Amino acid sequence: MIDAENIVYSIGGQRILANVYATFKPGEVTAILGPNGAGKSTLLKCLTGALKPDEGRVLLAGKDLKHFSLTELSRKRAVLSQANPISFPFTAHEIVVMGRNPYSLEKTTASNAEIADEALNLVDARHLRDRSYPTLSGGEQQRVQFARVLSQIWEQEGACLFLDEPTSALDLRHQHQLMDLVQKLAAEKKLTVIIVMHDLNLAYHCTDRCFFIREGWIRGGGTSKDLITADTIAEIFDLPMKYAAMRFGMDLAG
Ligand SMILES: Nc1ncnc2c1ncn2[C@@H]1O[C@H](COP(=O)(O)OP(=O)(O)OP(=O)(O)O)[C@@H](O)[C@H]1O
Repeated sequence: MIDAENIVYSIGGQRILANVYATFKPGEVTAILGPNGAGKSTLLKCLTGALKPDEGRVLLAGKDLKHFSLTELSRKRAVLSQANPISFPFTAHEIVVMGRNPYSLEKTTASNAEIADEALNLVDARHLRDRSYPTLSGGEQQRVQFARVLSQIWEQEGACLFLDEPTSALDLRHQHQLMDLVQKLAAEKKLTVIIVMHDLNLAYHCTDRCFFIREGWIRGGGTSKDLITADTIAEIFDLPMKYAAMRFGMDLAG
């Protein structure tokens, strides 16, 4: 469970997040949606502890993030950022094993390597195991990075998974595979999953709840099926109604 309480965040005097309140529940996949530059990644970084809000606080399972040590945090939440540039020729498997760093003292190298292999399997990337990471395609790299964050919280029931545009480089089949996997893991391991995404159809069909963010304010928190409507899309994205209804299909047109 993650609670954002009255988060305020500014950059260079510009207010990016204004009095944001939001609750993200275990066992659920929640989307954060909104236009470019709205503050979605900034909010995600505040929720993970990567950015410290100017005001307000973030609670993880009821405890203020600032009271967790980095080691504790690394076992309770994993973060997939929008960009993960790596130029050193690590293999895909070595990248995924890096997710196991928080357990390097207590788990054997062999068991960490095995978990990394299982994570690669889950994301349909086992065949890339020994490839040099910088030579992989964008979508292949994205799947390997996803395997890395999965391996980080592999044995952690009730952990949090933060994903910033995890499907941006994926083809249609892998987009659905990733979202199916995320839903399954959220339900089975009671993960709190928070995903920044732009694909509203995917959000409609594959997330439980959503928040919309725009110009610093946030609203939502209800079910994605209730909230992602042509009316809302037209308003949040400044899109003429006919495009909102047309682009997102009959089931979103209401
Ligand atoms: N370090 C920074 N310095 C200056 N401005 C920044 C910085 N980081 C973010 N911003 C600005 O803050 C605003 C919010 O950025 P953020 O990355 O949170 O948007 P976003 O909703 O995730 O956008 P996108 O959908 O394009 O990824 C943007 O206008 C961005 O230019």
